Amino acid sequence: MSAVQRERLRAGPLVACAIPWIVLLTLPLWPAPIAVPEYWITLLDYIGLYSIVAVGLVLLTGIGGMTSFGQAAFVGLGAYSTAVLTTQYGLSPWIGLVAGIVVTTLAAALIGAVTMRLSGHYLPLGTIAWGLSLFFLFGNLDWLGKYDGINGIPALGVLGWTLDSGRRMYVLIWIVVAVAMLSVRNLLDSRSGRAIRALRGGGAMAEAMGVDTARLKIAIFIHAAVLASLSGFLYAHLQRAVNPTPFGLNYGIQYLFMAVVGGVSHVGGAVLGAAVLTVLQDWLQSVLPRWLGSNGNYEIIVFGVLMIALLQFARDGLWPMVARFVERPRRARRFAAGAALPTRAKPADAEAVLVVDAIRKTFGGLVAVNDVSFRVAAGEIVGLIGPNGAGKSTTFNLVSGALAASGGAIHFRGERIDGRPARKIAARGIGRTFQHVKIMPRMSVLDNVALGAHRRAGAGIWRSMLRLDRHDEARLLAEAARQVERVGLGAHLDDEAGSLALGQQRVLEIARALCADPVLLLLDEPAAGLRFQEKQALARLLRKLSDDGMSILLVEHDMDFVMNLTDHLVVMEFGTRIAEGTPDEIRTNQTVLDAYLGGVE
Ligand SMILES: Nc1ncnc2c1ncn2[C@@H]1O[C@H](COP(=O)(O)OP(=O)(O)OP(=O)(O)O)[C@@H](O)[C@H]1O
Repeated sequence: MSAVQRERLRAGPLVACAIPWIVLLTLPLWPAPIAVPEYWITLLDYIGLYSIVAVGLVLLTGIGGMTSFGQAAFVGLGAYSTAVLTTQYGLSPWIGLVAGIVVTTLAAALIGAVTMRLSGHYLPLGTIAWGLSLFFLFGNLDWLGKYDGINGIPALGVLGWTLDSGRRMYVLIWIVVAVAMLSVRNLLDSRSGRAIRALRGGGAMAEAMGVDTARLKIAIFIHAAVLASLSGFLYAHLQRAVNPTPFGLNYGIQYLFMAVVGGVSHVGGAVLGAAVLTVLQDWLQSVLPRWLGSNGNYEIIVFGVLMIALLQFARDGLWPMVARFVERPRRARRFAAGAALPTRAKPADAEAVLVVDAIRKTFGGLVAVNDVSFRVAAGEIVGLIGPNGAGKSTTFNLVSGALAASGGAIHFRGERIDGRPARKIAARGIGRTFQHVKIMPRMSVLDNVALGAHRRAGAGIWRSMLRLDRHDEARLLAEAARQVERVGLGAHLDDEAGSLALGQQRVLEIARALCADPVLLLLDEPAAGLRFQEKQALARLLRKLSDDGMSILLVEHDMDFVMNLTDHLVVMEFGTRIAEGTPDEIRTNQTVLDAYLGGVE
């Protein structure tokens, strides 16, 4: 391929992406006879303003899995901040913009610290609660003009231009839409983006990969709130007046509708949803009274019916239907491998890596783990076995930090780790897999595995949004690719993780754990669901890892697999350790045969 051809190939997608934006941004400038009427420009202004809020919701709700009905209140914070400063203190709107961002950030940090801890239906209820509170605050404060609001907000001025009409505000609004979309796109295609996607499903997996989920949730909550606040700032200077109505719960619900209708997990869906709902609402408001012969909020009823139909027939929203025309097919990830990521110091031969000392866990009156002790040495493979309900998974979860112990102590490489959060334990060098596989099925195998290296590269949210993370990202992806090859999934690097067979998904989890450069691997039933050949391949892999000095603690029901693989076994029954020894010793141990193996054989 010639250099020119290569250049064309590279430029192709950029041009394809730039053309619609150039068309969109120049709409108000089109001359007669194709001049766009004022009505459509105004409608597009509002679609742009709503899109900015909906893009934030894609990040927060669609990707992060946190449903918010309260975004309209943040729009209000942005709008009122600039309204007060420009009309009551005569300050520049740009100071109003900065003030709006600061006020929104502080409010979102405070509200997020409380509500983002909630889960299930408590979270949406929490967002409704603060959405209502802020709405009534706007309507009751004298200095905000109560329900009459604030009038006489000045027009924005940019580079000597006064943006005193919808037509003049248009370009600024759509530039902000483009920047909002780009920031969220960049963020999602990064180390932080992988962590945000991993928040879905409760965050236990993300914590085990070293992600500080509480901090990350607040960070994306603030990001979504600041986008809403930007929309509010633009709204205030477009309308030149504010009152509480557009910042109430109804609008909060509409923003969520827009994101869901468009396709809540797609950035492009936010704009599509905002456009469809705004045009539809406008059209219904004009035609329904004529058709029905009376005035009323009939469009809300029609909306409700349409939403139910949409949720029934297109749960992913409208975006997937248009995506095939406007989105490029997913390309294989390409990265120039940089310097290898730093690795941690490995333990000396025979060092006791893990020391579990009389660990205990009670659930109410039930003693699930009863003063259990054992050790795992460097390079040793230890199996934790026992009948159902014996307390194996609970012990496993105590070591990984998913559960807090009720008594006893756990030391890892000489440091006490019981009572520490899972992410801190992961950071010290304990990697884990899950009994019920926890992967991100729509992401590639490579991206799934790269999540494991979350703690090994430092690019944060800001650098990711500004695309300054490419060097770190390349190193991280190169490491992930190395681990994918190591476990034998190299042929599936760019496949969707959800398309793999269950056995391969379990192996993917091992690669993800390896990506953290662990010293100890905790594997929860790694052979479950694997075929004979796959089990043999897995055993070879684990033996090889152990030869390289990796310590492995595994919970497993498959006795053949365990007996042929492990160096040492700990047998539990009713929460108590009933035996410990080599596989040969355990095979002939009468207590074990009576309690467990006898029943199996
Ligand atoms: N979160 C919990 N709350 C209350 N009881 C629990 C909880 N988790 C486990 N238990 C109980 O603790 C005991 C040990 O359970 P655990 O899951 O650790 O056993 P296990 O040996 O891993 O079993 P299996 O092989 O079936 O996975 C069981 O009686 C179980 O019902």
